[in-house]
Amino acid sequence: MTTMAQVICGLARRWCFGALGSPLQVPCLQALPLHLGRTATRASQRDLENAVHQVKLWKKDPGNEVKLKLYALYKQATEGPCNLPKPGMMDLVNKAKWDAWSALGSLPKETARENYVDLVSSLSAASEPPSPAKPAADGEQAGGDLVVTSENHITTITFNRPAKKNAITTQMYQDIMLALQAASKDDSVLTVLTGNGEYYCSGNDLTNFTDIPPEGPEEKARTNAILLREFVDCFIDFPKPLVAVVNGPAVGISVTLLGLFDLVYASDRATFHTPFGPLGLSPEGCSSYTFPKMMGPSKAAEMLIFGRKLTAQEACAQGLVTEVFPDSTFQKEVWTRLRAYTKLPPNAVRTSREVMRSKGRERLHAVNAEECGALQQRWLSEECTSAVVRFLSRRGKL
Ligand SMILES: CCCCC/C=C/CC(=O)SCCNC(=O)CCNC(=O)[C@H](O)C(C)(C)COP(=O)(O)OP(=O)(O)OC[C@H]1O[C@@H](n2cnc3c(N)ncnc32)[C@H](O)[C@@H]1OP(=O)(O)O
Repeated sequence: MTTMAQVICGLARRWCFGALGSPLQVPCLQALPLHLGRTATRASQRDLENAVHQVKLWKKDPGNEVKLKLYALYKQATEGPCNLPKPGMMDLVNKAKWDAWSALGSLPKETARENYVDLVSSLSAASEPPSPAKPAADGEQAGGDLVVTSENHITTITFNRPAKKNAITTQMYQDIMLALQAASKDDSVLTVLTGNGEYYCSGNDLTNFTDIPPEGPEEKARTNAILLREFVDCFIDFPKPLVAVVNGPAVGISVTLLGLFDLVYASDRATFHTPFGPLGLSPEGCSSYTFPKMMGPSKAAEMLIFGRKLTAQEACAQGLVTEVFPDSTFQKEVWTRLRAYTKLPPNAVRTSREVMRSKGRERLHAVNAEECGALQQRWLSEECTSAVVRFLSRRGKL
């Protein structure tokens, strides 16, 4: 099942043609461009397969409208006219796909195939040739939405989706867990999370919520809750000091997790926002426990229930941030300090941290489980669905 997240975010590497969709209107087929790369014969099944392969190699997101056209044409070319029952209103992905496919009416399979091949051919000709993969530098994993580097005994995990304000996709949750597992075993003394660009992180990618599997939204909520629980567990159990280098605004889960970090250094440009109320959500990342403990129940309520956004200075006053630096010198000052910390005897650092952490760990796991259970219900609520739809439609994603 291809996801709405893929449709919207253009996660090309995970594309397949089972389910591309978007509620955008499908332009009439006569408007499709003529083929460029093929002689004027009817497209064969082989041409179709080649075109499908070609699309998988595209590096650049062709946009929702094109992806929708491709999905509909492929289904028409391989299965004929759409005769599936119309999905319900809340099933955004399947409804979008259904609309697109149905709009092709009784278009013959051969014509759909030809139009698919023509469309891919014209778009491939217009796009740049794929660039060879950049070789990873020493100690660096290949770039992508998450970049992991290890240098001078510091492993750095960087959110790297600046165009999306570093929103965390489902894949990124998985990749962060893998990066943490690796960092727990490497020779680093510190593990740092930071963001590339203007934002630290805008929290959970809201299009994650629209990826509904065939089993329905309940299954989605269940698997999300499992993923979230595992993800937060990795932070609870992480054996080395965790440092957040908060280079800019932080939202949602990127804020709540900070309660599980050892050091939080923030630029004076950073803000800390947990808009769970407006999103119909409830807190995660153990913040329902760590925030009241750190800042007192009333300040925690202001943030976690009522969504008050804190400046870096306010977050520092509440104990969420360790220290605030002027943005102009932020990177230099913070990294100098972190490098100095790596010179400390590593076993002493680890032991001190362990004795500080071990007492609360069991409690944190219980809190995590409870928060994930509550969220599993919240994700299925009308309040949450409407909030996500509002966000996506405001940005022209629906
Ligand atoms: C396994 C599941 C686990 C779930 C765990 C749960 C976690 C809870 C949370 O994290 S709740 C918090 C969720 N985040 C948000 O609500 C933030 C949503 N984003 C915004 O409000 C704004 O985008 C902003 C304030 C971060 C930035 O606003 P600005 O106007 O400066 O920029 P744009 O809105 O134009 O954003 C630029 C592009 O980035 C996309 N984008 C930003 N944030 C997200 C996001 N969280 N999810 C998905 N996409 C996001 C935005 O759509 C723009 O994309 P576009 O250029 O293609 O339109």
